[in-house]
Amino acid sequence: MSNSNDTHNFSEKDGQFRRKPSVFRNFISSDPDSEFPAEKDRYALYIHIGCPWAHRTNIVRSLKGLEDVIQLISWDTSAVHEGKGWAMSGAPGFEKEPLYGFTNARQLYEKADPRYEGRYLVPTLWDKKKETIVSNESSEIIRMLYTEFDAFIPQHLRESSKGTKSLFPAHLRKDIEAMNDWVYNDLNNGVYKCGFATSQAAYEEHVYPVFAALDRLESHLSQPGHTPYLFGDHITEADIRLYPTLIRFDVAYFTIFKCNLKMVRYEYPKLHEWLRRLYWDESEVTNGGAFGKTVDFQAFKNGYSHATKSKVVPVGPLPDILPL
Ligand SMILES: N[C@@H](CCC(=O)N[C@@H](CS)C(=O)NCC(=O)O)C(=O)O
Repeated sequence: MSNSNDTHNFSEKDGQFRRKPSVFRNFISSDPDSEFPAEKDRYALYIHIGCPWAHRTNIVRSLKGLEDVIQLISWDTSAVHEGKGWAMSGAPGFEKEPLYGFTNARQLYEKADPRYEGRYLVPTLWDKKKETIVSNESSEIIRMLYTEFDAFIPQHLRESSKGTKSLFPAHLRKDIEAMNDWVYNDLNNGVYKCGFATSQAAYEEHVYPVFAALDRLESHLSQPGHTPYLFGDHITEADIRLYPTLIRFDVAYFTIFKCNLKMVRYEYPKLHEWLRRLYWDESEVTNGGAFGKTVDFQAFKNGYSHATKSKVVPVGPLPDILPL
């Protein structure tokens, strides 16, 4: 990825998209003496509803019942993302960013570090007390949210009281980490390597691994102990990390990112069922719908069309998701 903030200059000279590591990598801790202690009303989570990395963090915020503990700030999906990053367009509800009146993400990053030169990414976890960015790395933000805020949520939602049913149980850690690794490379980020490729060779190099990963997940779900969720009868971090990619697959990655060898809805029956179960659930399993209510299909279609410089937004497939 170019280091400049030219919105659409995602790929390098050889046509390849290479994601750069996130820069802000601090941790919130339940220890009150730590640099960033967990506190109610202290932190804000900036997201863009179209972004799958931000989506993970938004799911965990809802799943753990942190809505009253961590403020959510969404950049405007109708605003044009240009050199200054995600923005507020001035449309009703999106006049200005609520903490400082900022109109773009660059202002926020420069408040944290006036010399910052990277991209202005979401998710951004902001400390309102120290007025700086704690972290802009989703894989680490989700862990902070589900492990460090137990003191502020009801007993039944606490990670520490869930034992083997926690999101990252000790006996499954190695398996979840192993899956995270290939799912990230070939699927979560793999679709971007296809969609942002600017050479035929780069695109073809990455499109087959996307489907190899989907095939592998489909067969994983057929094995004993891997149903209804990826690691059995309760949701784990692996489900949370896969879902934002799968819920965008047919409506955005298939159409706009040219990941079009197969569709989830027609060719992956087990993954399709897994996906719909999470999307449609409004029970206490998802704390009342953490997966479904964090989705905006139209924002996915618009956002990825814009990111690939297309002014025309595909209307299908319709419906966006099939009933369970
Ligand atoms: N490694 C980061 C990736 C975040 C990321 O790439 N976010 C994209 C949105 S999907 C972004 O904010 N892009 C803005 C830009 O590149 O200017 C994470 O997982 O948190």
